[in-house]
Amino acid sequence: MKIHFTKMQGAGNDFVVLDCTRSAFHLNADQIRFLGDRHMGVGADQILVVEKASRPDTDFRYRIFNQDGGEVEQCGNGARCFAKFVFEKGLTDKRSIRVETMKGVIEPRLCDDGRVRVNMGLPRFEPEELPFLCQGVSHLSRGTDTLWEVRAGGQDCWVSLVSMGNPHAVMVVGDVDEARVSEIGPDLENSPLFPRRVNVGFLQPLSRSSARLRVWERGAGETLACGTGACAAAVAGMRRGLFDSAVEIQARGGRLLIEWQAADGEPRPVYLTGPAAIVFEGEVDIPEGGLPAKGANHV
Ligand SMILES: N[C@H](CCC[C@H](N)C(=O)O)C(=O)O
Repeated sequence: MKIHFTKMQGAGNDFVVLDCTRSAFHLNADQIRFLGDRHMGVGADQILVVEKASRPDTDFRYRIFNQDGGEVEQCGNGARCFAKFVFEKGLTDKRSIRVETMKGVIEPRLCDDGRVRVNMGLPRFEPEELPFLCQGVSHLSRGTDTLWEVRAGGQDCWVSLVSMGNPHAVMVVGDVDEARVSEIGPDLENSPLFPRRVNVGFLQPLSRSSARLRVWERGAGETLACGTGACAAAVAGMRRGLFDSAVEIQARGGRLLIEWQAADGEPRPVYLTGPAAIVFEGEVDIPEGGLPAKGANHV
């Protein structure tokens, strides 16, 4: 089955974007895995689906699938690429849109400098929001944050928990280049403490307004940037008293600006600003059966 796609990236987090505003989306998980596969298919961290709004108070609906084929709640770099796509393809004449996702409405706006600024909604911190099975897990307070002790990669890790609609566990490290991302990341992603798995952030504060970050993403592995991961890490750092209300997050693939004014304790949305670019357009013939199961004989 031949389909047209648009390849996009935001700070190096890359996507296959499918315009399903005129034809229904109907790919199964194995076909999505084919699109995301960097050897057998097109290659991307996530697959983004653009659909017509299903609610009168929104302009579009936005569905997100990880490279492993699972549908997820939110994607921040993808939200910027989604917005850039609909602006550039003339699917809207607005510069600010309201987009329905699996978990709430986000509001991307095209900035004069070509970046996109997104209201990513309210962060949530209760363990049940991720979910995280906190029964009997050691924890301590740090500022207005709670740190939880979890074992991963053969070591004890103290993590902050933040939901941006999707689940994040964030730990502070001395040097992201030295962080054991590929050992701790998958161990924590698949820990029984996180029934829906989790994204894992490794945060290195540099000042009260800047930090480096690496993220092992649920369903995709380490990516060059993670938008919701940047939101989660910045907000966790603010709650720990490490950052002021605006933080430049330096990911391996680019820089993201996170703003969150929550000093008065009132629930406030998180704003994510960063780049989004179309890389190329293409056609691809998706095999009926999609990508063979991992380990299956390809020949
Ligand atoms: N891997 C994430 C989805 C994509 C998030 C990331 N690409 C972003 O920019 O927020 C999850 O399973 O929750």
